[in-house]
Amino acid sequence: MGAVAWDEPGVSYEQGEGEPMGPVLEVRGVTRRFGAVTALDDVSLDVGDGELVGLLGPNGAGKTTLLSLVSGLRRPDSGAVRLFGGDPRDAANRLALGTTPQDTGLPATLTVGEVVDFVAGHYPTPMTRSEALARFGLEDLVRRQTGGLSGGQRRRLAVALALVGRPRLVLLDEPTTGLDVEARHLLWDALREYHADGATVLLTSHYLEEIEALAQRVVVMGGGRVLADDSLPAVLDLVSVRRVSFTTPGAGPTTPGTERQALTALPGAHGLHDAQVLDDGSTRWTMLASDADVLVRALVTHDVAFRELEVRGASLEEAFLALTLTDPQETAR
Ligand SMILES: Nc1ncnc2c1ncn2[C@@H]1O[C@H](COP(=O)(O)OP(=O)(O)OP(=O)(O)O)[C@@H](O)[C@H]1O
Repeated sequence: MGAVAWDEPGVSYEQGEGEPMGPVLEVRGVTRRFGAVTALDDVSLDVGDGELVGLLGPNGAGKTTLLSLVSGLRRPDSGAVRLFGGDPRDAANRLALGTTPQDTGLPATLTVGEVVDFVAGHYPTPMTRSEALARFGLEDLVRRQTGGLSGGQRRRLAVALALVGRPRLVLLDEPTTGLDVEARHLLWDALREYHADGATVLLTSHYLEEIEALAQRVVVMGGGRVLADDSLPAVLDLVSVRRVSFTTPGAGPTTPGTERQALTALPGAHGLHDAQVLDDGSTRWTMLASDADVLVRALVTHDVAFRELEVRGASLEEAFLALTLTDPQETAR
């Protein structure tokens, strides 16, 4: 347990006697490796009481690893994690924590009602069985064995089980992946309601739509690092990049290197996503634009001999890439 060394150099944590409790969750300079893979790379993040935070990022960004450290399943290689001011690896500090991992194993022969009662029995002031079931629209399934539930019903039950003990902090790893629209909305409503009761919620998602529907603050992760941590509107603005593609003749007065530099320096350009030399020697460019209108006007005023112009909204993956683009020349494939 000694690996979580809060007092290590550079990590300060001050809380005097009688002062109000600090953040519900504190992550300071955390690095976690799996062999050669650095799943988390110097991640810092505080979550305050009553916040609803969305952790957004593509596959492999490190979201699940972060949650596993917060819930005490793993320890960081360096840095420190504090849950309610203590070490998450001590069970006593996890009493007020509710989690739903991506896959939840449920005992197939127990009924929904029995599983709810069983989990509720571990907490001092749990919800009643009927409250837990009603919040998630599971009342009609109270006598159904969990082995006979559909995927969506299992997911709803898993989230109900995370909340039945009335945790102060709830960690949800992709709570609605694989659910249909109706089931997804039902879960969102239940989570909003639980948050409105005063709980703190940290959820991961690949879906911007889900984060938009629920989160007030958004932490964007990529490659094990925090790329952005801001209010929902600010992050939506950041990821609203557009994709602008066009073809230029290969033979020209500039070498490909300088052409690339000139393009990425144009107003409205955010960075270069792709540049492919086609069979006829021309080049197909795909740029990420912070303002596509400005970029297209700049292409014209700078006499770029482009054809086959295409402008479209960037995917979330491309938006994440835009956040990581510091030197477009290096990042372009
Ligand atoms: N137990 C493990 N052993 C080896 N590598 C791991 C392990 N757990 C995670 N990783 C690696 O660490 C990186 C981060 O994985 P993590 O599951 O935290 O990402 P994620 O953001 O949750 O992705 P997803 O959205 O796909 O769940 C990935 O490269 C993953 O392959």
